[in-house]
Amino acid sequence: MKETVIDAHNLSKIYDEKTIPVYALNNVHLHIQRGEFTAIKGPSGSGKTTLLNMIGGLDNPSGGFVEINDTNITALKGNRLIDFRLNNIGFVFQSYNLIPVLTAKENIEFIMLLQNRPKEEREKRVAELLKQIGMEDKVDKRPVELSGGQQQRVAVARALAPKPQFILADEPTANLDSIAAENLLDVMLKLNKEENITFVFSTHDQRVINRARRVITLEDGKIVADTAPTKIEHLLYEK
Ligand SMILES: Nc1ncnc2c1ncn2[C@@H]1O[C@H](COP(=O)(O)OP(=O)(O)OP(=O)(O)O)[C@@H](O)[C@H]1O
Repeated sequence: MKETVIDAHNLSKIYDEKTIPVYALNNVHLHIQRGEFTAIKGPSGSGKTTLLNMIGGLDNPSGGFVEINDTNITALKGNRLIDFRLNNIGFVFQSYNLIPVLTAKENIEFIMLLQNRPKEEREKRVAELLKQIGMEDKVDKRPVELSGGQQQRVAVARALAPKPQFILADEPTANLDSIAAENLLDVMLKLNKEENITFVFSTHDQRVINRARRVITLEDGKIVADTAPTKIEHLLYEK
């Protein structure tokens, strides 16, 4: 059964409204169902990061609102928004953003520590995630001892640790070579297929676009194309 996880209504974003306004998003409507693997593409400056920031509650729209599982996050303020993000949304960034002094295990565990999850639960979840990203042997390595691809896989595991509603990834393969990008996509697609994890990511990378199940194209802050999955892909979707 389909379940809407992200519902963006009539979103617009105007930066520098009082000086020289930049219309970064223009009346965008977007609905994402649980289990989607969706790429947002578009030329530089078309509004991809702005859209992800709105969906992730990292910035406020100038107009419209975003519902995550029926919670209007645009209306949430302060600690309520921070708590909602922590518990519901996983973020993956182009530059990995791992904490340099922490090991792979500690980076993955970090958000669960903020959530005061019991030690036993944390250890179990970290072990499970390290296995899923194929990095059980790197548990005690610090980011500097890992390749870019390995760091990004740890970043995906960290985002998944608190069992969020979905993962938002802003250009996750931008700093990776072809092999590392393919490996990361393999891990993300496996998590999508086997655990029904919802991924929404922005990308310029054709290799990533080719493997997405739904591709949304932005131009000048507007959705100009939204390719639905083919019939066969749709069946896979509904599995
Ligand atoms: N904080 C900001 N202040 C002012 N203008 C901004 C800000 N952030 C983005 N913009 C402008 O908003 C528009 C959309 O930017 P955005 O970063 O969302 O595009 P993008 O598609 O993610 O680009 P890229 O692919 O280069 O990352 C651009 O014109 C950009 O210059």
